[in-house]
Amino acid sequence: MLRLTDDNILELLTMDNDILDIDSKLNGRTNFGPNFKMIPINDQIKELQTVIRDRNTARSDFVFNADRLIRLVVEEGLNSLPYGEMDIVTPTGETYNGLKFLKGNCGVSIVRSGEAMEQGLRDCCRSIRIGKILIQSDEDTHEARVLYAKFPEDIAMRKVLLMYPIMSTGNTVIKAVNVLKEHNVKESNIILLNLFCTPSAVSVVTKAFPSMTVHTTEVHPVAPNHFGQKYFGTD
Ligand SMILES: O=P(O)(O)OC[C@H]1O[C@H](OP(=O)(O)OP(=O)(O)O)[C@H](O)[C@@H]1O
Repeated sequence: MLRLTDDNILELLTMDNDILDIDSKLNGRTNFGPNFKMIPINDQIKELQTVIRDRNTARSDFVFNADRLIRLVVEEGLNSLPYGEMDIVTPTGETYNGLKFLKGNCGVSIVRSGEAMEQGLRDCCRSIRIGKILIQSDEDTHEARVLYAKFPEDIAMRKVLLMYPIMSTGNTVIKAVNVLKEHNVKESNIILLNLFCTPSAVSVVTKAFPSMTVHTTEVHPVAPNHFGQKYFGTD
């Protein structure tokens, strides 16, 4: 059986972008820990990623394709939330042993790119509460500092779907998770919904917060850092 170690996966990811194919054959398992989950890659997802990365993509196409990719990662993220057993009766009078989505969740978007993911979450969870964190990164040093944070007051009791599409250094997400932990959110109750991350960012983030669940669609040495600019039309 092929085994990837922390040391060689970074080397492989840097050497060969086709690692994603290896990763999908491993069903998303990597040594970024058991809570790191890559959505299974297929051709339609690769096409969405290609359109989003293409510098010639028009803004309307970018938003359309980004929204589709966001929806897919949101749907995956909902699998990390708790469900309870629920028996229902069908129109023919039979009992069906089903599942019920349990309450006690919320979303938190990191402004600004994370806000692009809010609608995808609302499309699946109509009345979910969504908090916000605004973090400013220094353009030269990449150091991140918190400018604003507003959460549901009982956030410490909730599972939190933290939304941010790009991890380049990982600094923004690390700062945001630390703010959630300062508000007494348990690390194991945080589920990060991410679209694109670099190997170094995911390595740093999963080492810093091993109990946090991370969902992403791609680990690649180059992050599409134009995401926020293009999605919101400020490029
Ligand atoms: O992992 P990090 O190194 O912290 O970087 C995460 C993202 O933040 C930056 O974007 P920007 O400052 O434009 O944020 P925005 O897209 O949310 O507006 C950077 O270009 C990345 O896209």
